[in-house]
Amino acid sequence: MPLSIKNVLVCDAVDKSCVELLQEHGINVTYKLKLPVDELCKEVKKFDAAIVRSDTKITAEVLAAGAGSLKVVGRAGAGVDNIDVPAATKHNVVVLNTPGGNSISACELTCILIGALARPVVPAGQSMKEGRWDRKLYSGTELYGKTLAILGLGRIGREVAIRMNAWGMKIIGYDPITTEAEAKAAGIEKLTLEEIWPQADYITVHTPLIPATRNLISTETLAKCKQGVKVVNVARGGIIDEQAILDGLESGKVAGAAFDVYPEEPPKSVITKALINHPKVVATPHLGASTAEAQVRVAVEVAEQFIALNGTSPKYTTYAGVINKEALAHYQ
Ligand SMILES: O=C(O)[C@H](O)COP(=O)(O)O
Repeated sequence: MPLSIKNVLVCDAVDKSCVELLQEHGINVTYKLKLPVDELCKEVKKFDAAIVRSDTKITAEVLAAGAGSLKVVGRAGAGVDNIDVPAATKHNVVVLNTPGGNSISACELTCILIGALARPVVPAGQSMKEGRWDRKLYSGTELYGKTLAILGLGRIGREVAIRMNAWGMKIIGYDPITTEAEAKAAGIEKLTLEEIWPQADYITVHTPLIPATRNLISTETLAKCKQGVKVVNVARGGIIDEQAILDGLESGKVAGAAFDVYPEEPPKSVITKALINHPKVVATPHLGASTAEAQVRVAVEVAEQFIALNGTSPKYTTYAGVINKEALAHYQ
């Protein structure tokens, strides 16, 4: 049975370049953002495909509701943790993402947050808006000569290494798959986690959230770190144990933390809110991929893969972001 995508439901704020490209190829697009789950279940029955970012959750319930009509879910971004991939496979729904489209933006936000932990630009800027001139309060530290540990040496981790190397930081890193030679090519000395903890002045995480990475930075691992370590999470909420960071900030073990992602988004828990409000924390609302360039890139990449799946244009032939090849096999 050929895979034919004629009607697409866009569920999150995806750049219009996606819609334009799909429409140029005869595919109808409907925008329905932030639908409550019951309405989403009703809507998916009417479409061949849906496009999401991280806001809309494509759960087993949604996929069961769309069974028989929904054939593809496109993720305009990297993480597919908001899509129940096993349930999608069960219902022959192809899940695809745009793996590299927003890496540079996520990397750049990480570097900016590392900088914001070294130099208190966020509170100093706020003090100016409040009419104060407190030069002594907002002194910082140099990044030059400090050691940055990168946990997870995929696309984003390696790009962070290249940039922070240029600032004179020593870069060490851990990844179970990346080879020493690949790490070295990005200026990273690959070490074991046990070697990393006592050396790092800054730690930034760039892994997916999986059982092996949940609470990778915890009370136990922080105990092995330097006094005054600083941590950054632009990857996924849950990789860093928020309570451990709050405790570390109080004891002085942790000198600063920057978070762009949270276990629940938008955050509701008392712990996350305490963290966001802590004076030594810089918090942003999941902005890693929120740049004009990244959003155009991921939007176009999703559309190109949909057109490639339809097989209607010789110009678009790759759908390399397909996650569940088993579901794709159903249509080939
Ligand atoms: O997984 C991703 O691609 C990033 O976390 C970005 O998510 P977003 O598309 O919801 O901004």
